[in-house]
Amino acid sequence: MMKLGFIGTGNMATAMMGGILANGLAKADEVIGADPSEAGRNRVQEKYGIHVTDDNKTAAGQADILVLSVKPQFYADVIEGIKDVITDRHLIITIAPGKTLAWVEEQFGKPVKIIRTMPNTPAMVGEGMTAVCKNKYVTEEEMEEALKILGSFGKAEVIPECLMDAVVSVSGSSPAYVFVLIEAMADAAVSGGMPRAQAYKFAAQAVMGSAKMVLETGKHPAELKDMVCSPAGTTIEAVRVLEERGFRSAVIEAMKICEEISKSL
Ligand SMILES: NC(=O)C1=CN([C@@H]2O[C@H](COP(=O)(O)OP(=O)(O)OC[C@H]3O[C@@H](n4cnc5c(N)ncnc54)[C@H](OP(=O)(O)O)[C@@H]3O)[C@@H](O)[C@H]2O)C=CC1
Ligand SMILES: O=C(O)[C@@H]1CCC=N1
Repeated sequence: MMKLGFIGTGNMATAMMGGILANGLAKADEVIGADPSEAGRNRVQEKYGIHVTDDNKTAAGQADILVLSVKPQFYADVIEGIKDVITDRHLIITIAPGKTLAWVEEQFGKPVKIIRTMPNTPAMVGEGMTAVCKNKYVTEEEMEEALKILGSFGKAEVIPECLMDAVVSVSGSSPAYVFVLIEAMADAAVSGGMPRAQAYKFAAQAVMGSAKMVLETGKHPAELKDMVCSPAGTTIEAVRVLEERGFRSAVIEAMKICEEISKSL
């Protein structure tokens, strides 16, 4: 059985581990997480019963598949610290924005199997969306294995590497915009008299249902919008105000900045 390692046991690693363990793609005993933070280590150990260490090299040495789940700013140092124990047995999975396959390979300074991904936090509830691409050393069989693992916490799809920065914007970071939208919708409902907890539930369920309609009906989002807008009704007036306030362009401009920052990391 393959051993799975995580360098960094923060938000994203925790989310990924949850799906992997729940779907039996690895047993807790076959997973090791390294993190300098004791609180971080304790959290995943208590939650999942996996092995933990404060030494990245130990985790890297034991793992066959190794996820680099630290912030992009730490990538260079982390790779420098583990590269001596990385062999052709290892499959490295990256999850950081901006870090290209070529850049990661250069940091290792030798041929290394690398799969570059961009997951998102809905992985925590099994509804992640992960984009995946690989370098030339990864075989199709290894890619299939990685897709099984990445698919255990949501959807995983192979994309050309040139789309990765757009992916950061459309699915990596986008849960944050949606949470802002849900919070704003709930604020309005509270202002209309609804208790706050109930307002979050109504707003979130409406967002989830709308997303499901896009995914399951195959209809254009504009057609689905038109189905909600009755003539002289309530919705079209709300849409009018959103357009007047630049809702669409605010979303697009925010996402373009997100993409630019990703490219610059
Ligand atoms: N959160 C998200 O929505 C998404 C994040 N990502 C990417 O995933 C990666 C991890 O992000 P996220 O989980 O949110 O970040 P977190 O800060 O939650 O987790 C990172 C963990 O790594 C630890 N750490 C710091 N330095 C080292 C080191 N040298 N060796 C080992 N561990 C270290 C941190 O400890 P300490 O806290 O003590 O510094 C922390 O526990 C980033 O590259 C991010 O861009 C990708 C998609 C979505
Ligand atoms: O904000 C970030 O940089 C990371 C990448 C995608 C989501 N969170």
